[in-house]
Amino acid sequence: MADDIHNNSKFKRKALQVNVAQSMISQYISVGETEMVTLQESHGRTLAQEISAPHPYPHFRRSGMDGYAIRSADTEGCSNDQSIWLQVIDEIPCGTVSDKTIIPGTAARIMTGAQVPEGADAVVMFEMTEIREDEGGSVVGLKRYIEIGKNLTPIGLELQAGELILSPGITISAGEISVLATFGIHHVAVYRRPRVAIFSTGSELLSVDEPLQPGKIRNSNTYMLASQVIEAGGEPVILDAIMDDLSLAREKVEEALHAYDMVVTSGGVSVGDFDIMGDLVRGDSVEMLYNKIAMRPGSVTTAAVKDGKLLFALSGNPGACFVGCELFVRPSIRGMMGDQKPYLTEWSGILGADYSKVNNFTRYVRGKTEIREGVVYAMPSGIDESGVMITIKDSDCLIVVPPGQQGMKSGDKVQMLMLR
Ligand SMILES: Nc1nc2c(c(=O)[nH]1)N[C@H]1C(S)=C(S)[C@@H](COP(=O)(O)OP(=O)(O)OC[C@H]3O[C@@H](n4cnc5c(N)ncnc54)[C@H](O)[C@@H]3O)O[C@H]1N2
Ligand code: MOO
Ligand SMILES: [Mg+2]
Repeated sequence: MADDIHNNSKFKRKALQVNVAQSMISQYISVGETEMVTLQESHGRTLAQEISAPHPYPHFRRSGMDGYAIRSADTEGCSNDQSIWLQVIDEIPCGTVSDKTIIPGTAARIMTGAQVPEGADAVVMFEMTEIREDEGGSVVGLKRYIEIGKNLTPIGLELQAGELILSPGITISAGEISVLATFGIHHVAVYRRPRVAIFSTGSELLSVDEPLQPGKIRNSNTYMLASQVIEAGGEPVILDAIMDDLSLAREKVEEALHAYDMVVTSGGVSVGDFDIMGDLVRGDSVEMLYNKIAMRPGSVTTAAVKDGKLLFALSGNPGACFVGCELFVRPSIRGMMGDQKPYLTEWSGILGADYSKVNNFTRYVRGKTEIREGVVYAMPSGIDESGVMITIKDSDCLIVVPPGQQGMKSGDKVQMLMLR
């Protein structure tokens, strides 16, 4: 009997390497729909259009200082002992265009950001000038040679008309918003946030507002996952947790796959008697992609597909659930929004303390980075068992500990997947 049970397909799982599983998933990812949002709403969204400069920037010759617009040639040969005096023929505040032309012997008072008048080829700042009134008006005195182009920003210094500035797939933040505003792009096409249904499975789960009961715990994974989905750019849809009941789970998964872009569950993917999500993906309601990954925590991370939509059945253990979401759910969300680099950024650095735990699988150890004299160190964040929740909050990276017979030593070079 025991042998029969242990020959059961749920125990025979083929462990895929993380990158193999990730590329398998990527075949089911296609960029989603786009929507128009206002410039103000676009922060944090993923751009879905190409932005080229509709005009050069700046689009007029701009003064970089408060001072006088002059002709450089007029200042040739002047010195401390030999001032030159120029007739001031106009005053140009920002936003106005002078109708005067600067001819030899003349200058215009000009403010920072104003259009430099015709004929002028340089601006001299107030501090380098002296002013005198004579019967014809003001004259400005200079004691130094001012080269052509001084304090004058030429047309198109930053961008020429037609230049490609932003490509689809980038995340919009302050710098990109500044570009969009500059070019008058007040509505912008972004990828719609994928709507990700999340529900936990487990007869031990209480909702967060319920008092504790013996043997039961509050459902933290649902909220943790929702937060991870937001960080990835998706829109979480929290569904009620369910008991460990296979037919209920099947019904719920089907409904959620139909209504949302992706479904993420937590719990019930191992080999326990009530691990219903494991049974579900092996059944014929969905097509299982994998149910074991050569990693820890999260070795039982499972994925399936139905009608082109992905179901991620993550481990119930909070640490494993967290890692499974970062390595598989996050890149799927990012990929649906056209991100060309959807995976966590990899850094290399130095391990800051010994790490002795060994495994046949790659370990993703919760860690905190520190910069010491310009070098990145990664410190393991205390206990990182897959069932431990508390150190997730103390981590800004996952330290990648390759499989092997001995652990790693303080001072060893390590790779880190950055969480923030
Ligand atoms: N005989 C074996 N037992 C286990 C194995 C194994 O290979 N052979 N693998 C272990 C590993 S590794 C992991 S990881 C877990 C995976 O368990 P499940 O994904 O089946 O998750 P559950 O059994 O439902 O729960 C595990 C643990 O997590 C708690 N949990 C569940 N849901 C939530 C939630 N929403 N919020 C907070 N905590 C949750 C649950 O109460 C359990 O304590 O299996 C090992 N066993
Ligand atoms: O699958 Mo468990 O999370 O490896 O530790
Ligand atoms: Mg279980």
